[in-house]
Amino acid sequence: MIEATELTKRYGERTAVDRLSFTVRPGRVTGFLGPNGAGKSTTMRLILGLDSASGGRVTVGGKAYRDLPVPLRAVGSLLDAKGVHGGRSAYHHLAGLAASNGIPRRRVDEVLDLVGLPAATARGRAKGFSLGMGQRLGIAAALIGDPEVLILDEPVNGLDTEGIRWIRELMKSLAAEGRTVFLSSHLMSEMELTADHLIVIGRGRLIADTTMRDFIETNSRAHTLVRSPEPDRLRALLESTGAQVRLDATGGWRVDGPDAATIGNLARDHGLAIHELTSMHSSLEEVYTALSQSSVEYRTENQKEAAR
Ligand SMILES: Nc1ncnc2c1ncn2[C@@H]1O[C@H](COP(=O)(O)OP(=O)(O)OP(=O)(O)O)[C@@H](O)[C@H]1O
Repeated sequence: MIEATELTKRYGERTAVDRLSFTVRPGRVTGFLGPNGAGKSTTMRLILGLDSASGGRVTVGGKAYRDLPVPLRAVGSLLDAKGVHGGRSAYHHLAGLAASNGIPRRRVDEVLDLVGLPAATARGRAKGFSLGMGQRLGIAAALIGDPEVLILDEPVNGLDTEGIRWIRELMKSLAAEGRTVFLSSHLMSEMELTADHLIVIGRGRLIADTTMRDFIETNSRAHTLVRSPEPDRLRALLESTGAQVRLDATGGWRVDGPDAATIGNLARDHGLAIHELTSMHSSLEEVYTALSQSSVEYRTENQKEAAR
């Protein structure tokens, strides 16, 4: 469990993290979202004791990071996949981490196996690693102490489809084992598939702390996907009722306004065949983009207001 209470970080005049309070619970994957510069990396660094807070506190398993007896056994992290010395082999990098944290060397083979890095590759210099291999090595390092808590900043950055799917399944299985998994990503479609819970911040402040489902349902505009063999007639009919009709990415009509039952009844009353009628929610990406835009517009308005 990670608990932040009124956590604040100022860099000179700039407040990167602003009285942020949240709890990241075990047994589920928690996604950390926010636009560029919102304070995600700073928050993660504060959790990991890499930076000191200007105010408030944050604990991992009830303790400040610096008070953890063997930090790697409590919390594993991946902040920068290129943080490995290129001249060392993956194996030696991991063996060094294990030795300095009192972790038996056999754990190195276990984590290499877990992340799918073959022994021969692991003995080679990390400098020759592809981005995907570097990412796997970073995750192996995060897992070496078999920690209860995992913190990963953009773990899928630059990975191919197979690598992304692998990370998704790994995160889910670690959470299913009862661990606390906290990760940031700019890839919304991936976040929607991976995370059960979301913490959303903007300009260092908490915007939402809720389940994925609730975040999407609360902020999405419900709409209906409808398909007919007579698409133009259907469109005209819908528009005559005041509905907003747009072409969906799949070639059907995306209708805002009337619900599925109303559309179905309308089509029946006009003898129009319907081949699909589906109630839809927005995707995380749509919801998040709309929310970010409205907060940008809100900010711009406020700034104009303040300038007057
Ligand atoms: N060491 C630092 N010194 C001064 N300002 C900093 C420092 N680190 C971060 N900041 C500022 O704090 C704010 C938050 O940055 P942070 O990197 O935490 O955001 P982020 O949400 O991780 O962004 P991104 O999605 O781009 O990685 C930014 O305005 C940034 O410029």
